[in-house]
Amino acid sequence: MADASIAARIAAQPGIQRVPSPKLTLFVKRGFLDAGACAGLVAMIDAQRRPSTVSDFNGDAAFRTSETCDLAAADPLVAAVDAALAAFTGLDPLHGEPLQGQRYAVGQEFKAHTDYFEPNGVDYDRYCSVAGNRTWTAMVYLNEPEAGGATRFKAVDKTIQPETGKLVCWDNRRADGLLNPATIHHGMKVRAGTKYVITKWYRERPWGW
Ligand SMILES: O=C(O)CCC(=O)C(=O)O
Ligand SMILES: [Fe+2]
Repeated sequence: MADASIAARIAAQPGIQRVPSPKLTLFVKRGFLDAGACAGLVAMIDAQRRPSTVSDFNGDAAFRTSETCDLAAADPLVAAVDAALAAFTGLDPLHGEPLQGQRYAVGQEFKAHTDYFEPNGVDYDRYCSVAGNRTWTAMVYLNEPEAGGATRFKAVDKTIQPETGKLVCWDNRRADGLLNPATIHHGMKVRAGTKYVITKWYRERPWGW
């Protein structure tokens, strides 16, 4: 089953907005992180980044052109943000993948995709045999690029604009627990400036590696 209690907890948080659609469970909360925390995370991402990767490579080398930073769990700021995400959502922190940062320069994007792993995909066993599939996604924008860089959920015609400290989170499953293709989303091209986000993915079972 999907976590109805998780959705209910998030829905009850002050300042939360739920995107009104029966097709998916998607929330937005402005000001989740303050500007100082965002700036600290941006500095870490700038200092230590690698090309972003994809699973189930589809032949499009330009599918995800951003860079990724594996944020150090032992860092006090990273630990505090991780704890804040778990407290806000009610999700078990032990089920979380390590927090990542993503950086998009001008022209970079992450084309339309879902965050869960395709059970029939070639990479499923490699990524899901221990902890199971992804359940919830939480993402926080760390800044506002000068142009572009919105996140578009095309199945529900919703485009979310980057804003410093704004949290977006959604359940990758439907209410009946099946994977939800309507969660498809596109990290759109940055047109001017640089875009920074953090991403946190939770799994069905405790994260084991
Ligand atoms: O950068 C964005 O707006 C979306 C990022 C994303 O979808 C991801 O990292 O899975
Ligand atoms: Fe995504």
